[in-house]
Amino acid sequence: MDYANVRSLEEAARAVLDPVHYDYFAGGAQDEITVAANEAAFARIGLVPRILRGAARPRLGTTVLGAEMSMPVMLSPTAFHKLAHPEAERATARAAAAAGVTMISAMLSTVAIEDIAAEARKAAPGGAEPSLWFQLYVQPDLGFTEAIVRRAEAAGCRALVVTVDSPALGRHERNDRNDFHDLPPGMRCENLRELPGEGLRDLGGRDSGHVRQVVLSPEISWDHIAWLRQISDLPIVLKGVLHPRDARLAVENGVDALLVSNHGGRQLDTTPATIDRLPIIAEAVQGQVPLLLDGGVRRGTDVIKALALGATATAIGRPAVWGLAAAGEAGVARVLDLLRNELDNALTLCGCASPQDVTAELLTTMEGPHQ
Ligand SMILES: Cc1cc2nc3c(=O)[nH]c(=O)nc-3n(C[C@H](O)[C@H](O)[C@H](O)COP(=O)(O)O)c2cc1C
Ligand SMILES: CCCCC(=O)C(=O)O
Repeated sequence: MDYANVRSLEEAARAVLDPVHYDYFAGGAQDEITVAANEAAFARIGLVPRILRGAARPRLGTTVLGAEMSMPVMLSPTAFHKLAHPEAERATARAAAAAGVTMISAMLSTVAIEDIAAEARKAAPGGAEPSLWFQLYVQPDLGFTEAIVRRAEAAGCRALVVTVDSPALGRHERNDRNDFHDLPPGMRCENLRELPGEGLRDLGGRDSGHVRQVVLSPEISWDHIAWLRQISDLPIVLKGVLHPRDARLAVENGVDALLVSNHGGRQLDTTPATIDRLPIIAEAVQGQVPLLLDGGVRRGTDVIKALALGATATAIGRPAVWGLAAAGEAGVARVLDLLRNELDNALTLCGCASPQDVTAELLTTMEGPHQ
């Protein structure tokens, strides 16, 4: 497979995807200002390498919340993989597990979490336990939410990633234009079927697992995080933190890690680029919890910039979907391979022996004059 970079996999994906589904994956909220900003902000940060440090070949591995990762790149949760490829999340899970990469499995996956976990186990090298985390949209029906948490726990997920930037769905004008609001026949959100409780918005009780049954509720609050803490021993990661006051509150509320994210520009448009928010969040939490970052990570150099500004690891959303659409499991594997090779190369060129070796001294702005 001769894809030279993530961009070429996006082009390949675009060529094979139904344009309506391509728009769903690629698009963002309203004017997509944030979608563009996430990538553009990385390009405005300059890297200044250190020389002659005799660092040898870098080691890329890192650990987050006890999870060993072969590199500081994880898979952010993305819904509806069956729209990209018939093997859907099964293929994604195999590629991630084979690469030693943590997959944050979306609550709105088109394969059930038990089946995703089984595929990951099959693919993990040498029978190692694959690293699988579960993304949750807390539903106002707590009985329903608890049931899905229990399923994730039983399937072997090792952390709950609670998405907190979605008190409502962002306004996706591409989806409106395309009249795309639910999965096509034959595809369902497999985790949402047949759970106890009033559960999802009622469609008349006939069938379940439709996207439009999911409740994104503005009533979700810190009380729900406290409740989750009580009902589960899994570490809790808050996904979608952008304000330093919320970062502080998260630490005070016993959250275990933060994922600095603007949902890839799909929720509130004109939120700034995540990489530009990272320093202020790092300042607020003072190393008390690990920070993760997603949004616009497309290159090994992007990963280095996030590490330098205080992230322990990064995560990718769309790139994995492009790989999946272009070539199934092999395509996701290729995306991870590309990022691994680029990160190895960039660390070496910066004179760093490991991700832990990366500090802010490597950074400047692309525009001069420099101090
Ligand atoms: C097609 C698509 C579906 C997504 N679905 C979810 C989801 O179900 N839950 C969630 O928390 N975030 C979801 N996200 C946001 C991602 O987890 C992540 O924050 C974002 O994609 C990162 O930006 P990137 O795509 O530039 O890498 C989705 C993003 C995309 C592109
Ligand atoms: C209710 C659909 C939410 C999926 C999602 O989070 C996204 O597409 O960004």
